[in-house]
Amino acid sequence: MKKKRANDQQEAEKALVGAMAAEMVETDMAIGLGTGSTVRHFAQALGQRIRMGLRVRVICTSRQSEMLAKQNDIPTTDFDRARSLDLCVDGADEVSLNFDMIKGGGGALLYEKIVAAASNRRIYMADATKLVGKLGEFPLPVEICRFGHQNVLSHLAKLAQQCALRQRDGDPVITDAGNYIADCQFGEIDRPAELHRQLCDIPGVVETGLFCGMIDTLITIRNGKPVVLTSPGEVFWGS
Ligand SMILES: O=C[C@H](O)[C@H](O)[C@H](O)COP(=O)(O)O
Repeated sequence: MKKKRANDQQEAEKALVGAMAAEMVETDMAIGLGTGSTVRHFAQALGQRIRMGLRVRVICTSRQSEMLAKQNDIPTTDFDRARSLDLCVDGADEVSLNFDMIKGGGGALLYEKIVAAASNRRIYMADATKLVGKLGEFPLPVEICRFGHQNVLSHLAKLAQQCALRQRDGDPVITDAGNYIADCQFGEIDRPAELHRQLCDIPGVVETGLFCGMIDTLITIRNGKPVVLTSPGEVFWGS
């Protein structure tokens, strides 16, 4: 019962931050559409605005985000045709006090990072459960090449406390880019940018779920209401 209440509250918070992010979209923007359950709320709210006349086009970061666009009548465009994007809107698995993030719980981290890097402004949405002092409780997703993956896993295992190939129904999960995901526990991550570089130095590591210095705007929840934060200085996790 308690768990259901907590889940309901989290879902309600996702809806609040998603609706607020949709209000920040301006007409004629090219937008990177992230992936995940928070983005689902954003897509629903954006779809409503589109039906009322807002003109936008989105670049999707996963098959799931393509589906969300379709379900909500959001026009999509080809990434290579759009080149630079006005805005990127996405969720997060963890956001630290200094605005670093872990992403990739849904396996979309590679395309999400490419799209975020091509965007002039990045909005991330995080319900209160995602806010942490330091990153590291959520296992860090690392996208790795399928070729030689056992070898890559053994390199990762030397750095991580625990490391496991992500599986579904007994088979390795394959990302939209055709790679595998290793979920790695590092304990509290003191220097995420440094860890990211260390991991990327392993041949076969394609990308990590550490998103450092990428938040321009964070929409989160304070005292039950959505708030818009634009720098780590404004952050006070807690009510
Ligand atoms: O690969 C998935 C993405 O990084 C998501 O943005 C992240 O996992 C957050 O998802 P949700 O909004 O479902 O918690």
